[in-house]
Amino acid sequence: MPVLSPETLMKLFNVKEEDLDCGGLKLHLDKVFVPMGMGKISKESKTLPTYQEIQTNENNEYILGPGAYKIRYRELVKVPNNAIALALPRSTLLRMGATIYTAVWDPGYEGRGEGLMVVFNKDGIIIERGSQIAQLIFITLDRPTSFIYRGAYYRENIY
Ligand SMILES: O=c1ccn([C@H]2C[C@H](O)[C@@H](COP(=O)(O)OP(=O)(O)OP(=O)(O)O)O2)c(=O)[nH]1
Repeated sequence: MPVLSPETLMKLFNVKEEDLDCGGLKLHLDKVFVPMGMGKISKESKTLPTYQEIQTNENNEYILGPGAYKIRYRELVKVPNNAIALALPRSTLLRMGATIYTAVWDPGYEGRGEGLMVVFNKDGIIIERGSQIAQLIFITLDRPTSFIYRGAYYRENIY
């Protein structure tokens, strides 16, 4: 199925050229959290861990040692009802020894999405807050769907 081009995304989201990467919408780092305690998924419910927000240093940089972090993206996104999206890390992040894991961004989802950043580099990494760390790729579905996302994370982090 087609991946939406930067030209299409520019019209769809009413954004500027600088907001787009070659394959999708640029995603920038807004906040970083450390999961504390255990989360739980059961057949009927889910319980998230609590999170401790990490603060930047005096240069507005996150200094992140090896480990797993929940990150929040700056962009407020609405996934079209006929598409899904995937957030892929910048290759520079990979080259630095870190990555971002993504799940599926569902048709109709709205919000400031989150991801899991894992730092593998034993010496850690430095990211200035507001830097681009990923791009969001939009893939259209082969037909209109009534499976529109209205779950627990719908309109998350909208303020
Ligand atoms: O890496 C990702 C993937 C998805 N999302 C957003 C968009 C997606 O539509 C929503 C819910 O994702 P998913 O359906 O995978 O979550 P769930 O655990 O199944 O929650 P629910 O039970 O509400 O469907 O979270 C993110 O912020 N980051």
